Amino acid sequence: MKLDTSRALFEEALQVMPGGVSSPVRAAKPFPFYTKSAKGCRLTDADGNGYIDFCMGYGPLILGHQPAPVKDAIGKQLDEGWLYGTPCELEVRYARKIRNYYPGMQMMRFVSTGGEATMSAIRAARGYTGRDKVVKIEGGFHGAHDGVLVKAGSGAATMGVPDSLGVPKDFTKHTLQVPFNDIRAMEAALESNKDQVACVIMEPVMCNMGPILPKEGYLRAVRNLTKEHGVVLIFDEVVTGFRVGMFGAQGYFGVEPDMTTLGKIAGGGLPIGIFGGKKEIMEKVAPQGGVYQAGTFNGNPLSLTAGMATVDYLDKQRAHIKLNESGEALRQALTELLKRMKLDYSVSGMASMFQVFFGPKPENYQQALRCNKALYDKFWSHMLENGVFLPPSQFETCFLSTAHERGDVEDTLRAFIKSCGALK
Ligand SMILES: Cc1ncc(COP(=O)(O)O)c(C=O)c1O
Ligand SMILES: NCC(=O)CCC(=O)O
Repeated sequence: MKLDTSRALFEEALQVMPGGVSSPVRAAKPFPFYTKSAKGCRLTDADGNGYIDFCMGYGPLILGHQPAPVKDAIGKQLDEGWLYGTPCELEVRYARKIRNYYPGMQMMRFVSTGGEATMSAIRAARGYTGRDKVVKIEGGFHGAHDGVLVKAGSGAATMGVPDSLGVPKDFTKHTLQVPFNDIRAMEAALESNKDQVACVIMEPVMCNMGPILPKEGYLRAVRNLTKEHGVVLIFDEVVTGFRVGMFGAQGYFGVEPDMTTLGKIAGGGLPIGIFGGKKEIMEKVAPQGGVYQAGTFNGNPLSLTAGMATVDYLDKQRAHIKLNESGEALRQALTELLKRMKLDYSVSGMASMFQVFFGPKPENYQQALRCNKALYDKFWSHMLENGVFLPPSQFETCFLSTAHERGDVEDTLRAFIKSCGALK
């Protein structure tokens, strides 16, 4: 595969950007390919190579690249302007729509990224409870802000950076960690910090250690415990919102948190974050209350338009039914193949999310870390050579979109057989 242009661009990038990239997870080894264009489920790089994409912008592109309904809506909005600095009707309409799917988000605010949404949700929970401590899950990733960069998943786990430099210890001393799927540990954390914990923040399905599913009854038990302790439960559904279904993981598992954060799909591929929850908590947010939150790009009309067009399309087409069936079929096919090839493996995921682990299917961060990451990296490189782009890290999630057709999945399985064959 010819990659001369990408290699040259990377060398140039190294001079002007740390690690040559805009975000650490993109720093594929030995160098990333540079995308020139994207359409449907395919990326074309600067040297003209094509790839079937399972990164899908790290999750937002559930309808693929450039889906017509979203492109049309963005085009119309461009004619109306793309930044007002004043309220606009779109915000009201979209907030009401979101509340239909996530009724626990009685009030909400639109921000620019998922990270901003989780940062603001934690601040609101602290402001509401008057408490400082935050419980997060080991390996959970909630964006790149100070208080949550402790044993974070995603790129932080890939690069072996459990805690970031530049974050004063004082900033994280209020952040407690518990393993996923361990209700005893959660109970112990809340008991031993009685009346001090403002919130538990968690991905209801962990998506930044690969996808890791909650055990039966775990989310319900966390819900009950947090209620007992007067602790605000925040579900970070930046990935799972509108991904596992219209109602997110909270709808799927039937557990309603006090606060929810959304992002990714909710912006239809343009930057967005949304945090919301119970009225009495959200009423603490400025200007109604004393929890300050602000942003030039909050409620950006283009992002709202793209998000709304995506959500409307998903709902009207009942798109999750077929998409989730394709996800199930793909996971089964991968599992069968790995079994036949006698590789020590597992395939984790749900709905349209999946990841391959070279080791037993993990239930938490420590178990995910024990899987054979070196083998995964080799597998990843072979997949790329065979024309399939997976996110370049064991600790990310692969996403199917409605643009992945049967033939694309068949091509992917062929690439998979070749790539796994090359590992032996
Ligand atoms: C669960 C979760 N929360 C929050 C974030 C942060 O979102 P953003 O990258 O838009 O800041 C991410 C993104 O990677 C995520 O996976
Ligand atoms: N799961 C982590 C991300 O989605 C981050 C994407 C990026 O920084 O490019």
